[in-house]
Parts: sequence; structure tokens; C-alpha cells
Amino acid sequence: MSLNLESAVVPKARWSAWMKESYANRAPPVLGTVNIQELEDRAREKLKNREDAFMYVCGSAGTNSTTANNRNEFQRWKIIPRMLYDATNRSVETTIFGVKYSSPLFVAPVGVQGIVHPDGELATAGAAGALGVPYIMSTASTRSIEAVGKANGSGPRWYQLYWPTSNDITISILNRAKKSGFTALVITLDTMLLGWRPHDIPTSYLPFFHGVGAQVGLTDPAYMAKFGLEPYPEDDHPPHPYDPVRLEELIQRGDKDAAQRAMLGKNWIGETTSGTFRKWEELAFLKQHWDGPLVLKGIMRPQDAELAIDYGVDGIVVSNHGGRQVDGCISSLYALSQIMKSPKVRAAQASGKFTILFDSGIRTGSDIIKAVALGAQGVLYGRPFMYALALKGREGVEDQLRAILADLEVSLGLAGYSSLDEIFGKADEILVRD
Ligand SMILES: Cc1cc2nc3c(=O)[nH]c(=O)nc-3n(C[C@H](O)[C@H](O)[C@H](O)COP(=O)(O)O)c2cc1C
Ligand SMILES: O=C(O)C(=O)c1ccccc1
Repeated sequence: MSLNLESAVVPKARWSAWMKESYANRAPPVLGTVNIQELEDRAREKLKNREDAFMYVCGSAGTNSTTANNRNEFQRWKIIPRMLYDATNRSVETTIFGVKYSSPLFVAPVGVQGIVHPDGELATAGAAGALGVPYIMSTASTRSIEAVGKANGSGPRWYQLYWPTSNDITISILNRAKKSGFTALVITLDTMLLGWRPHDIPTSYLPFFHGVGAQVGLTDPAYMAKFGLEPYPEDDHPPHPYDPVRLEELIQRGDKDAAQRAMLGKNWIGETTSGTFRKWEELAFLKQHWDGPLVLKGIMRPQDAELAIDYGVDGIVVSNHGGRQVDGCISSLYALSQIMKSPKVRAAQASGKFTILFDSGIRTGSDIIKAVALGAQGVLYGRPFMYALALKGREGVEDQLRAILADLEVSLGLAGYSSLDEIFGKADEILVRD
């Protein structure tokens, strides 16, 4: 038998190819690490002159207890591998709303990406698009809907709505998202107020107040009409997202555009995340103005998941917003396990009419396996991609997404499974909790 060196490095499965190539070519990942703690430490170091921006991303509500709970619950659940099952040809493909994706991973809607890297959302949407990982765009983006849609190219994309107080602005945003190729709408329910975040209070750091994270508003005709202004062009972005002090200086010096951006930014937070508490009945309005699937993000209780079914929405994201909203909250993974105990939820999911996604605390491939075994069809990934963005822009994000997906595919195979279908909803067989 001849030794075929070529085949030793040619992968059978798609995502782990990245790892094998990296070994074969002795080329470390562009981030220099696949270790999440190291990634966070390096991002902190890189942003050392912008501790406020780093803390905005990394930080959580109150005493960080919810974020700690999120991780603890993942530690408590453990995978039990099985042996002598063929997992040579592995796939982590997943079908959601009738679309087949090459993995269950989504880029979570994370606002103000421009505070960690000047390319902001263009870099992350570009990276996700290149890999076919669905990108969920935040209403608090530092780039317009149109610009993010273009950067994402032919990649799959969903739009996350912070529900504006004014209906005409909501309708305008939904129309723009449809036109720019966003296919599903994610309505975030847990941020009718921003959480109590002690680390941001001494520095009074809130990006919106510096005109940062309001590009969806600044480029929106309905929002700008309220001030008798024309919308900014679709490629607009905050001129100094790294340096809010500079904006203040410009305002002091009488710079009209700077003053206008600050004013529009402050009003945008009022329009989107400042105190409008909605009710279940009001979802009908969004259904009326959106053609595609509607997903509620921030569901933590079985009763709320059941109400979501009653109100005819297409799916939920079980999430506590990465622990950034309610301190002392149950972990998101525990919430998922409880929600999946509801016979009504299980029946709706099995019928294909109700999709269950998950986020808050996903860091590794094993975490994805645990969430899928507990009943999640897809998972959203938050802070880690922001650290990768801070370090290396688009290239860094691509690297980081590939890394977690390679980890998933390898860990799935080693656990004795070749597809996610084999583990989906099978927590009783595959996992144990202590
Ligand atoms: C800096 C930052 C900004 C966020 N902005 C939004 C947002 O605009 N809309 C939203 O629905 N969720 C937002 N989230 C929450 C994420 O979508 C997601 O729920 C959370 O980050 C998942 O937890 P993880 O960071 O532990 O992965 C944000 C999270 C972070 C860290
Ligand atoms: O900080 C957040 O968690 C968040 O959701 C948000 C909300 C408004 C603007 C930027 C981020």
C-alpha cells in the first residue's frame, strides 16, 4: 500500500478541514488562538485605550451572576460519548424555516460593532456571508441596513428589531430590511430598557449618546422626517466611533454635524430601547407588516413559549441576552430545559411549525451539542465574535466562526454521532447533569 500524504490532509468533513489545514501548513489561526479566555484577554489588551468600549461589550448586568449562571449550567451538563459507531462522514447541517444551512450557528444580533473595529458590521456580515453562517443584523448597528445587506452578499441574513415607538418608523425599517434581502425578523423582547450595568455608569458610557449605533435611524426617511431632515446616505457611519470625546470636542467647537449626530443618537435610543413596554396583542401589527418568519428573542419561561405559539409566531430564541439585562436570572440553558418539558412546545416543534433557537453562553462545539441535545435547532453566538472583530476585523471573525464549527464537528464525531439529527432532543441519552 502506498502512503498517500495528500489524503492525510484532505478532510472528509467540511469544518474540520480548517483545523487540519492549519496543522498541515503549520499556519496558526490568524487570531493566534482558539482559546476563548485568551481571545477575550487579547481583545482587552488591544482596546486598552478604550476600556469603556471593551467593558460595554464584555460586561453584564449587576453582579454578573446571570452570565456566571449561563456558563455554570453548561458545565453541569456533560456529554457521554458512545464508541464503535461510524462517524467518518460528519455533517452539522441544519434546516431552519425550510432553508438548509451548513451548521446550526448564527451570528447573534450585537449592536454597536463599530466601537471595537472601524469596519464594524461590514466586517462581521462579510465574514458570515463568506461562510454561509446566517447573520442577524441589530437595530443598534453602526452601519445602515442597506450597507450591511451588501456586505453580507449572497449570505443568509435575518433582521433583529428593537421595536420603535412610532409605527411609521417600524414600517419603514421593515420595508428596508425586506428590500435588502433579510428573510426573517427577530423581535427582541428583553430590552425595553437597557439593563443595570454598573461598569458603564462611572464612565457614563453609552454609545448612542455619541451618535454611535444609530445608523439604522440616521439613514431612515421616516425617522429623519420627524426632525425635518433628509436621511444620511446608506454608506454613512459614525466618523469617530472609537473616540466619543472627539465628538464632544467637535460639538463644543460648534460643529453642526457632530451636534446633529449626538442629538439623533440620543433620540434613537428613546425610539428603540427606552421604556416602551409592548403586549402580546401588539405582535399582530408586526405580523401584518412582515411576510417572512417572525421570531421572539428573550423567551425564558415555558408559559411564554406557549403564548408565542398561541399568538402564531414562528419561533423563539431562548435567551437572557448574555446576562446583560436581569441580574440574578436563571441560566438560559436551564430555561431551555424547562421550556422543552412543555408538551405543547414539543408538539409545536415536532409539527415543524415552531422553531426553537438558543443563546447566552455558547463558547465551544460541546456547548452547541448540549443545546441541540436539549432541543435547540440553532444557536446564536455573541461576545466571542466581537473579540475576534476587535483583534483582526473580518478575517478574525471568519477564523473564529470556523474554529467553533470545526470544534463542533470534531466533538460530535468523537461523541459517536455523524449528524445533528442523531442528537437533537436526545438529552436523556446523550447528556447527564450533576
Ligand atoms: C455588546 C452587545 C450588544 C448587544 N446588542 C444586542 C442587540 O442590539 N440586539 C439584541 O437582540 N441583542 C443584543 N445583544 C445580545 C446578543 O444578541 C446575545 O443574546 C448575547 O450576546 C448572547 O450571549 P453570549 O454573548 O454569551 O454569546 C448584545 C450583546 C452584546 C454583548
Ligand atoms: O447592550 C446591549 O445588550 C444591547 O442590546 C444594546 C442595546 C442598544 C444599543 C446597543 C446595544
